[in-house]
Amino acid sequence: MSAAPILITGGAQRLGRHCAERLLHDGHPVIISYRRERPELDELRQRGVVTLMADFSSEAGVLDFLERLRQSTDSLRAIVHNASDWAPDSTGEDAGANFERLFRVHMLAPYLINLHARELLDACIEPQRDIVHITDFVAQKGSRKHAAYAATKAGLDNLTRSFAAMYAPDIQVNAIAPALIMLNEGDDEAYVAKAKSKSAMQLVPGPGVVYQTLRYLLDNRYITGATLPLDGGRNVV
Ligand SMILES: NC(=O)C1=CN([C@@H]2O[C@H](COP(=O)(O)OP(=O)(O)OC[C@H]3O[C@@H](n4cnc5c(N)ncnc54)[C@H](OP(=O)(O)O)[C@@H]3O)[C@@H](O)[C@H]2O)C=CC1
Ligand SMILES: Nc1nc2c(c(=O)[nH]1)N=C([C@H](O)[C@@H](O)CO)CN2
Repeated sequence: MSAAPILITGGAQRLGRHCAERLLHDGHPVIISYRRERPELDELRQRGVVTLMADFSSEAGVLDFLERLRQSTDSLRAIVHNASDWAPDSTGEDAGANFERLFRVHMLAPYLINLHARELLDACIEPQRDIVHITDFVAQKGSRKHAAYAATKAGLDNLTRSFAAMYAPDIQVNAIAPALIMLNEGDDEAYVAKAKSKSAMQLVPGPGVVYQTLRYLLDNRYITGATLPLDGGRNVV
């Protein structure tokens, strides 16, 4: 019997794609969700990745994704909630809509997927089943310019504890709280220097450190309800 797939939401690019490719290399079947179709998805499809469109900005979008997920697999080894919108706060009329959208992507979607996809995790016959929430260092610290993002990531971090209690001992539920991992287009030298100076390690590590942390969780039978910091020592600067 083939191994149960691992679902990574938002796996079309950057950290999620890196983890999808590393999981493939480690022999796991992979399902990713994506929001925007693009040519880069074809390579993943050619490597056997199941790609499911999903827009988590509405409950209907989450439920529609879940229906297609259930049609694409009868079990799951793990779910990695990676999809995220790093939107800055809005001071205009759309401030409320912005907050609600980030709430749906960062909290409602993981909540509903965890509830409705539990049966897929329970159907996995492998010895371990995992849910991993990708949060953010700012969930504990807050953010002047990304308050809605930080607050909804804090909510996702709290859901880690609730689902860990609800799903133990059959399913382990943990979080990874990164700080700067990789840059975005347009980040200039001044931004990079300032961002590096915020952590003791003073570097931009790249997505490999996220996969190392995810691998650690997937291979450890005795961790649940934990949030693993991955922030280069932001707390000691
Ligand atoms: N990059 C970094 O340095 C850091 C990242 N993190 C966290 O790590 C994770 C990965 O980061 P990164 O790779 O930079 O993330 P991205 O900003 O690249 O976003 C990941 C994916 O989320 C998807 N997404 C965004 N909004 C929605 C939505 N409404 N519905 C469905 N999917 C959506 C996008 O899909 P599409 O492209 O198809 O539209 C995108 O590919 C995130 O949770 C992020 O918050 C935390 C700290 C630092
Ligand atoms: N969904 C995303 N979340 C975050 C991103 C990103 O690109 N997409 N980037 C960051 C920054 O790297 C920040 O950590 C720099 O201080 C945070 N979250």
